[in-house]
Amino acid sequence: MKDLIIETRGLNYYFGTQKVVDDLSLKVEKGSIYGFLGPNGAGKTTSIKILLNLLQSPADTVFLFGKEINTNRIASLKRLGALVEQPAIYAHLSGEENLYNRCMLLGINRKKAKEMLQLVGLEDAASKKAGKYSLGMKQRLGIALALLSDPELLLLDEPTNGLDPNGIIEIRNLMIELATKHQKTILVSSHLLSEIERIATHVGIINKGKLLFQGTINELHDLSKPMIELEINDIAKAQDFLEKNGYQVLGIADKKMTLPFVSTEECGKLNTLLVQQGLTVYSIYQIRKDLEHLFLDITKSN
Ligand SMILES: Nc1ncnc2c1ncn2[C@@H]1O[C@H](COP(=O)(O)OP(=O)(O)OP(=O)(O)O)[C@@H](O)[C@H]1O
Repeated sequence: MKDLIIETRGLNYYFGTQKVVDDLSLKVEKGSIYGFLGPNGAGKTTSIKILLNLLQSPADTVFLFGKEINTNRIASLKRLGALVEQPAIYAHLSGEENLYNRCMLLGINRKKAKEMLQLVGLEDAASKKAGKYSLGMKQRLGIALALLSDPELLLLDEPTNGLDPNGIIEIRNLMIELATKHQKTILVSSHLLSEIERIATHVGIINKGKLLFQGTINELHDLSKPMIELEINDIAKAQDFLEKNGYQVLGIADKKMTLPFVSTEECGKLNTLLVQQGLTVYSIYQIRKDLEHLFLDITKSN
């Protein structure tokens, strides 16, 4: 495994008596775009605020760049940029002035402001008052502000929330560019799988504070590979026979058995084999869960 830029180890967090983050063990590899997915109220923003040390984590549960956050707060925070909830923007200043202002506060050369405006595609709107920016432009300005200190890690909490389709595409392309051309590691939260699926290299799915899936986007896709569903009169006998003959039975539920789908020919062969064993096959068909349904299933059943 590559270096872990973010690691949480069995992290718990409570608001009063409500457990909002439950035994969360995130692993975010260097250079990845990690899609942090979950329905509303799942605990994404709280987790991100913990990663920013805006909410305090118990000792030895949160590690950024390999170091425990509470004991390395300043050093860790220097290496990250974040956009959580609304970007903090001065509406009466132009986009450029907002960036200059932040440059001054951080002791960064003003040249950097111009670079960032270009990077986020706001150079033409540089002198426009930020209060007059569209939502998408404000988000891009927020990302530009987060990027000023040239952080290695970006934490973006639902950066496409409320944007129109064009705005969504722009932010999505910007994230891809930041990761591929500028070697940033990005953790981006969303409640929409379709948002994350197109850009993420890794995915973590959270619900009610619990991590329900974590892996590469390909591992997530593997879960939605096609399967055969079989309805048979004697499911135990069929399972025994199939497993003895090298078939992989993926699951049994509601008197139905699922196996990996290989080909239509293979379905026919399977049918013949089962009938030859004296079994009655009521139905045999191919099923496939699309990712959106898979996500709904994962988050619903927990
Ligand atoms: N300051 C707070 N005080 C008390 N409870 C809170 C506070 N902030 C969040 N919560 C609760 O914690 C839970 C997780 O909220 P959180 O904002 O982290 O979820 P989320 O996944 O980011 O949701 P969304 O997609 O709606 O932003 C929710 O039940 C929420 O009501």
